[in-house]
Amino acid sequence: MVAISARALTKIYDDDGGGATVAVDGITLDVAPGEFVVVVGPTGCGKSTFLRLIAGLVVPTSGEVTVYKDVSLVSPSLYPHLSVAQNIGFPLRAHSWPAGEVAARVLEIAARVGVADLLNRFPEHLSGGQRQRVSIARALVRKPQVLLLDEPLSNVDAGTRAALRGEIVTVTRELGVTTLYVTHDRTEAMTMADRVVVLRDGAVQQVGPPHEVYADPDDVFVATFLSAPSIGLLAGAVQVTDAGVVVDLGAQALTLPSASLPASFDNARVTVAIRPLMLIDSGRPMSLTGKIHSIENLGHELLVRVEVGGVPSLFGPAAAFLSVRATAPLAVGDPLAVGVGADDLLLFDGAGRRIRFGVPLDRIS
Ligand SMILES: Nc1ncnc2c1ncn2[C@@H]1O[C@H](COP(=O)(O)OP(=O)(O)OP(=O)(O)O)[C@@H](O)[C@H]1O
Repeated sequence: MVAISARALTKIYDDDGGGATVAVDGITLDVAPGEFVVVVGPTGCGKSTFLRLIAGLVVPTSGEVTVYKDVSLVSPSLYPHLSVAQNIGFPLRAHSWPAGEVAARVLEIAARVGVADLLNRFPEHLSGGQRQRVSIARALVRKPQVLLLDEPLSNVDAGTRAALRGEIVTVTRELGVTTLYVTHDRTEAMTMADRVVVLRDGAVQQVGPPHEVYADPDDVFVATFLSAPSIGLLAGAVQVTDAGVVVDLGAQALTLPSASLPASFDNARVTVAIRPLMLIDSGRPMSLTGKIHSIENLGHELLVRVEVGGVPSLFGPAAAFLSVRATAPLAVGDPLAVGVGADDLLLFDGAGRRIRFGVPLDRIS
């Protein structure tokens, strides 16, 4: 039983100049009833087109969509001449619901999304966050089976965004609505999704529970996109020795004593990704040395970028940085040794695909 099913769904737009843009490139995805799925990816990767295909607003070039019949797309534009109550009740009045039932349902939904005290206001007197709540209430008032949201939090301030992230998940769960939510924001993907779908150039890169995808990315794009602060990327060469896997970074090397890779990887050119780390961890078996390039003081901690030299990876910025979180006072220009555990380190081949190396679980630091 699925609520939303996409099969090899493709949308190609013809450009004015006679070329074509593949906005959605063969997406196959099933969404289970009641599931909250977040489609995430950078700007232009086809998120909105995919959502509009599911909503039936865009006709696919090829492939198929099947979806529960009762679908509601959250539209951010409220009717300016209608009060909040009239805006929320609009879909019910359009279906000729009796006035008394409209009023009762509007009250119920308004209370659930936290706008019950705003019912007599007009949209021009609402904040961005309040407008979003009202538009979500309007989309939920008919208790649809499927709710579709396209970047609903892009125009609200950071505090409201954090609150609404949780509230949207809670209300959709309480109502049992299957939800497809598109965003470019990795925090929304990580915190809201039952499953996340990472899109790139119209195609699915990886699907799964967000923390599984974060922990075990299939490629360098997914690892980079889901990481904040940014993941450090360096070019390296692998040596497979009896003592373990040595990753030569040019100026320095890391040895993963208990890691194993097939001998065919010996001398392989790789991209080494190093997750953002805690700073002082003497328990970590390896370390990289570098120089502090910049420090952001977040109040409770410092976010430190350490330039580690070596060769930057083709997949990353022009200089190789590690992001480190620290609490002790530090100064730009200071040398710093950064502890690295085997589970902080990911390897990718020349095409950006993950190379998984075996590390016995009890040896992971
Ligand atoms: N109506 C259209 N005609 C032609 N090209 C289009 C049309 N709509 C979208 N595109 C193109 O299709 C690609 C995907 O666009 P889409 O809006 O789906 O991406 P997105 O991931 O939602 O981007 P954003 O995060 O910036 O909203 C882009 O290259 C875009 O320029």
